[in-house]
Amino acid sequence: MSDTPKPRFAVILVAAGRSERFADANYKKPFAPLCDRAVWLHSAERFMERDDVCQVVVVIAEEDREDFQRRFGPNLAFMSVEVCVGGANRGDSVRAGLAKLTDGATHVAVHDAARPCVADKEIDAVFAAASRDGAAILAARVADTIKRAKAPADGGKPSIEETVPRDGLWAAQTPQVFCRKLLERAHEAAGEGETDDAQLIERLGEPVTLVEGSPMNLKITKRMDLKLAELILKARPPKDPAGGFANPFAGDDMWR
Ligand SMILES: Nc1ccn([C@@H]2O[C@H](COP(=O)(O)OP(=O)(O)OP(=O)(O)O)[C@@H](O)[C@H]2O)c(=O)n1
Ligand SMILES: C[C@](O)(CO)[C@H](O)COP(=O)(O)O
Repeated sequence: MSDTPKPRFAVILVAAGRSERFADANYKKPFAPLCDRAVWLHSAERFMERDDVCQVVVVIAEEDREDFQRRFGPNLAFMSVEVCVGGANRGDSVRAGLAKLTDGATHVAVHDAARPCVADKEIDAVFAAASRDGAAILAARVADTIKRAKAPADGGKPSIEETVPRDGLWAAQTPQVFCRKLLERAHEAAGEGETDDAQLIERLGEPVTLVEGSPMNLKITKRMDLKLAELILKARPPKDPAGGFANPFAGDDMWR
């Protein structure tokens, strides 16, 4: 019988960005409606129902706090989701979430609230990898040929500078999952420009395992991504219904 304590995961759901590329007059992307619920709620629900998750903290912008509380406050209490205010860049928001964590977590998962289509099986895999290796992220192998654009002259149309060798290129996703002490140590040495947490771990010279995810774990960045996310969620088979009748997709891991 192993006496190694089971890993306990705290989840930091970052939702404090400015949504500039989403460019919607009514909503920032984490709060936009998607299949009758806010984007961030879809992301939160992937973690809240897990037995190995001990805490979920959603990180929002100061300017959104009042509206967020008004719209979601009643739900938050029974969802056992905590809220804190993020900062000017993504790393500030992650550090605000770290400061909110209680003692129970051995590992921390940082997830973009703007990635509502992550599948349970993908979370299982990246959680297991991080428990084994100390740091792991979901990522998708780059399938397209990658071009680097020339810096266009003002108003000039973009054109190709070079083709970037594709071998070994992966597109990072989230959740990005780390041994808590390692992530806290990495953020003590953080700069300004990091666009993900794995970069901080790499800077320490520590390995980060790549766990192959799906392109369906897309990050909602522009408005058209919302439509894609809707198609993905609607195509996802419901969990085995209470009635227990056979689910035609039950064996199809791609969706779960
Ligand atoms: N200071 C920031 C910046 C980003 N994020 C979060 O990190 C995730 C990924 O960031 P991104 O897609 O870049 O969101 P925005 O920064 O809002 O997008 P934009 O660059 O278009 O403004 C999002 O859930 C976003 O809310 C955050 O919590 N705090
Ligand atoms: C963390 C991330 O989703 C991995 O691809 C990405 O770096 C977030 O970048 P953004 O500019 O904050 O969307």
